[in-house]
Amino acid sequence: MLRQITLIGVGLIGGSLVLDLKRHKQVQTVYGIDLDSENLNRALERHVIDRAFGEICAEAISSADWVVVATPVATLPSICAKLATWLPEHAIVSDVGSTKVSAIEAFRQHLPRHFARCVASHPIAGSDRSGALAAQFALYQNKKLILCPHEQQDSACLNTVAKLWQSVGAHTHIMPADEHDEIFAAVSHLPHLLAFAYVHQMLDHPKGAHYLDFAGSGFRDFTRIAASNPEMWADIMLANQSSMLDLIAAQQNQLAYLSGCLKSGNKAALRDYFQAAKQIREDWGDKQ
Ligand SMILES: NC(=O)c1ccc[n+]([C@@H]2O[C@H](COP(=O)([O-])OP(=O)(O)OC[C@H]3O[C@@H](n4cnc5c(N)ncnc54)[C@H](O)[C@@H]3O)[C@@H](O)[C@H]2O)c1
Ligand SMILES: O=C(O)C(=O)C[C@]1(C(=O)O)C=C[C@@H](O)C=C1
Repeated sequence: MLRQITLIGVGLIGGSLVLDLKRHKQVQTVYGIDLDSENLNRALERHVIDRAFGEICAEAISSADWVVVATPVATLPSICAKLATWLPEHAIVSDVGSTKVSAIEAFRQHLPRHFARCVASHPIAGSDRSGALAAQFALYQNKKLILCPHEQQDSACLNTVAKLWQSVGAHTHIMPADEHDEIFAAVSHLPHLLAFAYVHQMLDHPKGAHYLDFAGSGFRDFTRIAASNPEMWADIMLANQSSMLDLIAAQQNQLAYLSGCLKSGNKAALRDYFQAAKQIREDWGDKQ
């Protein structure tokens, strides 16, 4: 059992992790650091954390066995820089961010002496909700957890982090950070970008607000993720910029093809296109 975890960013992802680690008796005490004092109060009330700090300081860090950073990805470099002063030698540092090349670069640059003990990880679970109130038990049960070891990785630290995630029900997978970022650009970041873009189309439409009064479950299902945390998603898109630009160009080709089919009234082409997509989506659903 770990004696102390310090969680930086007490929100949906980090809060859900520590709730389950406590429940499964993997940790004795959790210290939480967050910029939002109201959020820290809610986290204390809900027993997500045992002590709260408004900033990174010696008291919060110097006795930690595992420091988990669960803030928007662009904050990781400055957080690592602040951590460096107080991090005990034996501590492991992890992040949970949605982009992994950027995480490893932050560790390498700002925690050079501790780099081997920094483990980049990413749970493939979450929602459009944010903050300590959104933290929930069993979020990671039967969900994937990606670990991206780097070239100086301490394998014992990697194993420890893998075991901790497994203890909350996650299935761990290992892959290089660049492969991770390419995959999640396609299956996570692009869908979010398209959901935001589609909702914007309604926003920009002169009668969009009126139309939305009549939106049903198709709109609800397609746009749920457009209600996600804007700060977090702006960071993710920028950290995965070149993959996103490639994917936007590829999406424009798809839309151009559909335009062509519509202009020429080509029903067979449209039906075949929809059928192929339906098949892929159904096969994916069967495998979940
Ligand atoms: N939401 C998801 O579905 C999901 C899934 C997997 C991974 N992630 C990743 O997990 C991380 C956290 O996401 P979340 O959904 O838990 O967000 P969240 O908004 O629920 O929680 C983030 C918390 O970090 C705090 N914070 C922000 N900047 C900070 C700073 N500099 N120092 C201390 N605290 C700070 C915020 O006040 C907030 O309470 C992100 O990097 C995201 O990419 C999110
Ligand atoms: O369920 C959601 O709302 C999510 O967006 C979760 C989701 C995803 O795209 O699947 C979002 C970002 C992550 O990094 C991992 C998971």
